Amino acid sequence: MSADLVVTNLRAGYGVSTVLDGVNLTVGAGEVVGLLGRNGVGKTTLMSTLMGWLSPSAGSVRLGDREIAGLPTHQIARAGVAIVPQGRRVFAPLTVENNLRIAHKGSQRWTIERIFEIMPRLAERRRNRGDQLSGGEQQMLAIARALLLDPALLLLDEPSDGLAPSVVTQVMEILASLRGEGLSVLLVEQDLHVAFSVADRILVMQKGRIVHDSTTEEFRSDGERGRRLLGIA
Ligand SMILES: Nc1ncnc2c1ncn2[C@@H]1O[C@H](COP(=O)(O)OP(=O)(O)OP(=O)(O)O)[C@@H](O)[C@H]1O
Repeated sequence: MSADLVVTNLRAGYGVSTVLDGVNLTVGAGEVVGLLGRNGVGKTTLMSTLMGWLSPSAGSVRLGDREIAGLPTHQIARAGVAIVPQGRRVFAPLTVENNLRIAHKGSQRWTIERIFEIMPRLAERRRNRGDQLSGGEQQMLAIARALLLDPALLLLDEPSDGLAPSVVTQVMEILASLRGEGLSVLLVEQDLHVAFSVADRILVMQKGRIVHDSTTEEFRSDGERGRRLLGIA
């Protein structure tokens, strides 16, 4: 199952403060899009709004032929959206295997056996509790749980955050392996190396709007503009 995401003029915020100030973006079916931007520009707020944790004040979010803006989270999830939130939430008192079992709703495509094939580290740790896992293992478990929901669109909020470089490489390899799966992915990432190696296309957000949209190749080849947009020039 895959579907394209089309976000048009999306506005959202907290109380009277507007954070998303008319976001326009698309993620094609099967495409991996990296979303970059400095701290505080609204990336996490966008993810929360797409998942229905925050209600938009205006705008449209279409997934395939469905309008999902403003729906409650459970309906957005049922429409095919899954999120790996910032801070990788897993159920601490449950074993890896039970964390996976409660996420699996019967998908034939994503089974627990298949998860263990692409993430052998989780297979080794299957009887360990969530809170006995390293940060990298918890991140893998959070990704695995989202995949078991068999989403059409996967939202990932800074999957490399706080992980040691060798673990980031492992998580990157897992994300790269999803590219052939026909899954649409929107990846918020501060680590350019991760975003460049995984994403087909790069978006940059500034002050609640998308100010750059190009292929990853184009973004990399005009490094100066990219650095300026990200405030690292
Ligand atoms: N729950 C909240 N209540 C009020 N304001 C918030 C809340 N969460 C975020 N904000 C504010 O919204 C703005 C955007 O924050 P957001 O977390 O979306 O940015 P971000 O681009 O994801 O940054 P980071 O990379 O630091 O996570 C910031 O000014 C932030 O202080």
